[in-house]
Amino acid sequence: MIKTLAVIGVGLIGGSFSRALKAAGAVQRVIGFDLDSENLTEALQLGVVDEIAADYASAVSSADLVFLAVPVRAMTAAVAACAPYLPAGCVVTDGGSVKEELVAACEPLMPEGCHFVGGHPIAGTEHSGAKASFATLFQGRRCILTPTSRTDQQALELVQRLWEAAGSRVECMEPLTHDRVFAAVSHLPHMVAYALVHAVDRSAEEEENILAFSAGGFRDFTRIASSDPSMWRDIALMNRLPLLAVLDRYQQEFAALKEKVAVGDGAWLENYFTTSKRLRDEII
Ligand SMILES: NC(=O)c1ccc[n+]([C@@H]2O[C@H](COP(=O)([O-])OP(=O)(O)OC[C@H]3O[C@@H](n4cnc5c(N)ncnc54)[C@H](O)[C@@H]3O)[C@@H](O)[C@H]2O)c1
Ligand SMILES: O=C(O)C(=O)C[C@]1(C(=O)O)C=C[C@@H](O)C=C1
Repeated sequence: MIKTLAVIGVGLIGGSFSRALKAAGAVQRVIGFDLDSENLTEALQLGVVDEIAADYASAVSSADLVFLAVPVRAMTAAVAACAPYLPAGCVVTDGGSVKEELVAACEPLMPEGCHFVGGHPIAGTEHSGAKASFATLFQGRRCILTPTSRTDQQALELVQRLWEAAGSRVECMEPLTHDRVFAAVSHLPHMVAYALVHAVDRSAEEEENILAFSAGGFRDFTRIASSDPSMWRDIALMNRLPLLAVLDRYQQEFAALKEKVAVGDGAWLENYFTTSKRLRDEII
């Protein structure tokens, strides 16, 4: 499908995209570049990429497609650093978790004849780095592409075909719609998980080492609080307004729940939990 893929940021997502396309026979050669040289060397040793580059220029100068998978607030500067070295016809795409600001900043950076397509695979784990990457991460998972009026149709089709080769179901969304949807179903749960760990830890001021007693419920709920802190700092800052809107809604729900516990309204609580169970069971 393509001859040379450059992956900028060879971590969980960049590494898994490379592995998936290599496994599907959709790419001949993958060149990786990462600011963390230890991670980059490990990516080469593990066969995640075929070659490693010393800088952005040598990573992208022979690429048909560039895939950026760095933290969202580093993305625009990384695209700008690659832009002067992109060969004519090159397609640039990303896997960042926030889209509107990023797509608006990256599209105008493309030199004549090169095209940017915003993307976001809806798959991940709480682990980071090339060593955490695996070829089947995107199998059966959604990938959202966020074309705009400036998007080149052929570039969009190429990126769609590559995600399909990686095993994903591709859907297109407006960048702002994307940010609102994922503020609710992805970014809010991460904020709640991070806060829950703090809340329980603070109860430990009264009881010795309370976290050590945690079992399935706490562990299932807070798995995602083990995710990379700098990645989630970037997502919270870049998707600030949509995230604040869902944090407000969450606070309202939580205040209502607290009130009903306080007054001992069992019927309300049972009804509330029944609705939650039905809604969650429907998506599993
Ligand atoms: N982890 C997830 O569940 C998940 C899911 C979907 C999308 N994403 C998005 O994918 C992107 C990457 O996330 P990840 O989980 O693979 O993180 P990761 O930490 O595993 O990998 C990111 C890599 O980028 C490198 N890097 C950072 N800044 C760089 C720069 N300026 N130039 C080159 N390399 C740089 C880091 O050294 C690191 O190796 C993020 O934008 C994230 O929002 C993550
Ligand atoms: O399963 C996980 O560990 C994830 O957090 C993956 C997850 C999510 O579902 O919220 C996290 C961030 C992404 O941008 C996409 C997917």
